[in-house]
Amino acid sequence: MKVYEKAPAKINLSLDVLRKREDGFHEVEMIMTMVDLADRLEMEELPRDTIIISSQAGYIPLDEKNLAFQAAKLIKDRYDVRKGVYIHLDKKIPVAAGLAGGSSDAAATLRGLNRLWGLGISEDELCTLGAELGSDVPFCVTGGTAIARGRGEKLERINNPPQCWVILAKPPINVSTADVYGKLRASELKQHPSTAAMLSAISSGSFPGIISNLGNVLETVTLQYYPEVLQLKQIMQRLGADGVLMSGSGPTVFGLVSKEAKVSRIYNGLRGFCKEVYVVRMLT
Ligand SMILES: C[C@@](CO)(OP(=O)(O)O)[C@H](O)COP(=O)(O)OP(=O)(O)OC[C@H]1O[C@@H](n2ccc(N)nc2=O)[C@H](O)[C@@H]1O
Ligand SMILES: Nc1ncnc2c1ncn2[C@@H]1O[C@H](COP(=O)(O)OP(=O)(O)O)[C@@H](O)[C@H]1O
Repeated sequence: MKVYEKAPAKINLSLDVLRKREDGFHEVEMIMTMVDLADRLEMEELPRDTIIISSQAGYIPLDEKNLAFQAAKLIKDRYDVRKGVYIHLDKKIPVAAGLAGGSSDAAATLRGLNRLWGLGISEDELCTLGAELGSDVPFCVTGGTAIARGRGEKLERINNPPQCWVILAKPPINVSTADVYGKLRASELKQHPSTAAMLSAISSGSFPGIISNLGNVLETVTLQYYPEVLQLKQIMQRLGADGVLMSGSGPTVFGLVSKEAKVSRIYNGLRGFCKEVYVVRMLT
């Protein structure tokens, strides 16, 4: 038997860090939503008690470092499943990009194996398992739009934002999330995005309200260490995106655009500077 799952990318419409915690993680307040750029996973039961990962992408680990492998191992161990699984990852989401590609693969693996093996695990329990794999995994289990607190695992579902175009551009650099949080001086931040104002813009369906409240405190680190990300933001702004922000710890920059007529101009303009550009919609 086989099951299939889609693993969409996320963007952070706002990302605030409240403080550094004693456990080394940071207390965050983020508003996250999914976009329709997705990896696809195929999972097939194997009679032998083993986990095998394959992918068309040559640039991700296929062993126990792969987050899908870790998710499969976690669910097998916790629910004492003595069967194996072959997981094929059709990667479409750029890696180490601030789009949670690996986290979304892990979440899709948890959802898929729950179905494949008929385990009957609740969504809440899948989120709890997911939190053991990474801070963004619980959100990727539920999807939709949510405010995430704690280290990212405490979720409150909110309405989806009004539909718009999302243009993603990833410069050819790899940014480590741990490195960005490590360089952040949370207590010295001068400006914080208003999570409350973003929530209210989303709940009233105000696109201009969303645009004026886009904010991400991790830009203070990534833009300083990688000036090409700042340059990409400026180019996207000049090309006419309504609002532009870095997603997560970067380096992907996203532009929100309400009018379809503007999209191809921005896409073509960006392609002159950056090979990896995607035009997608929010998942509603
Ligand atoms: C920044 C965000 C925003 O959505 O996304 P990405 O840029 O990775 O996509 C997340 O907070 C990333 O979540 P995730 O990528 O799951 O992080 P984890 O694997 O749990 O942690 C990686 C490292 O980041 C740091 N970390 C992570 C989350 C957090 N709230 N505080 C932290 O300080 C820790 O040093 C940790 O060792
Ligand atoms: N299934 C996977 N897909 C992508 N990256 C993975 C996967 N499993 C492990 N990784 C590793 O996780 C790291 C972060 O990848 P990713 O989740 O794409 O980053 P981000 O959260 O910044 O979007 C990379 O170093 C990558 O090698």
